[in-house]
Amino acid sequence: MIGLTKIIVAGFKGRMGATAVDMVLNHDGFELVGVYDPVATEKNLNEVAGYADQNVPVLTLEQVPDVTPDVWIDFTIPKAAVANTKFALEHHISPVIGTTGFKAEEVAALKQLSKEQGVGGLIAPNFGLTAVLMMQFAKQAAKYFPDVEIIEMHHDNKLDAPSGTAIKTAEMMAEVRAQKEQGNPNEKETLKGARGANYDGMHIHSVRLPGLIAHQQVQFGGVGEGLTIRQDTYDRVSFMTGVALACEKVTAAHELFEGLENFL
Ligand SMILES: NC(=O)C1=CN([C@@H]2O[C@H](COP(=O)(O)OP(=O)(O)OC[C@H]3O[C@@H](n4cnc5c(N)ncnc54)[C@H](O)[C@@H]3O)[C@@H](O)[C@H]2O)C=CC1
Ligand SMILES: O=C(O)C1=N[C@H](C(=O)O)C[C@H](O)C1
Repeated sequence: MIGLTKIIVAGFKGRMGATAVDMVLNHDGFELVGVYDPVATEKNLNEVAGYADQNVPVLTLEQVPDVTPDVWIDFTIPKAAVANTKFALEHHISPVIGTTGFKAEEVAALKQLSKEQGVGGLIAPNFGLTAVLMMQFAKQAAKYFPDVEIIEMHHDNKLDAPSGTAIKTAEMMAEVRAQKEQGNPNEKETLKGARGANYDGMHIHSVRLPGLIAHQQVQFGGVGEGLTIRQDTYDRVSFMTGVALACEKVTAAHELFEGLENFL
């Protein structure tokens, strides 16, 4: 019999971390061996409402190696996730990182560390299958329609802007899109920020409102025609199919991949 995959969830007190805890507890073949979050005051998950019948230690960072996890799920905050990923790789725990806000040079350094340690992993700005498809469709369209703007819309507790998904969408489109500075070459912002962020000539607009979860529209314009590719996340549970898939596959990986599509 193949053993259980031992998993730790970092950021378990947060919106995504709590959803990941439920996924791991209810997924065949997974064992939740610990949870970690610096704001936690509990010593065990059974002290958290709704988890009385669980026996999962709330760990400090130093205690993590004691429970010998195979996989580190991370839904934390941008400034913590780089150090967490480094810690996981150095302790031969395969990271499955959902936290966004990584800089390109930070990812490059972590990829190098993954090679040196011989430990694979995954950093994915979006574990939603509709989001992965939306990015792939947008890349396909960008080949024919270089005139494009991205509008991403999220809940107003989000720390990073633009979203990791918007940046990855722009990166993927930039691979195939004819370079173009979107808009009128003579345009002037009379109110700073009106044209949003600029990635390789493509503008990204970040909307933050209560009531939203995660949504993105990639809007293309052509001569006399337009194409809008839109993705909506209505429930955070939608991310868990991708997270579970990553946890199943990541321990066999030999490098640190970027994007769930690498595991599909
Ligand atoms: N890849 C994906 O599919 C998705 C990614 N995200 C990303 O996940 C991250 C978390 O999002 P939410 O759960 O909404 O945020 P949240 O604010 O609800 O939760 C973050 C949690 O991380 C904890 N934390 C802070 N520093 C930490 C550290 N050093 N180690 C461990 N935990 C730490 C906080 O105490 C908090 O409980 C964000 O970066 C967000 O963009 C969110 C949804 C989907
Ligand atoms: O913070 C969020 O909520 C989300 N963050 C990710 C991102 O930045 O792209 C994924 C999804 O959009 C939800």
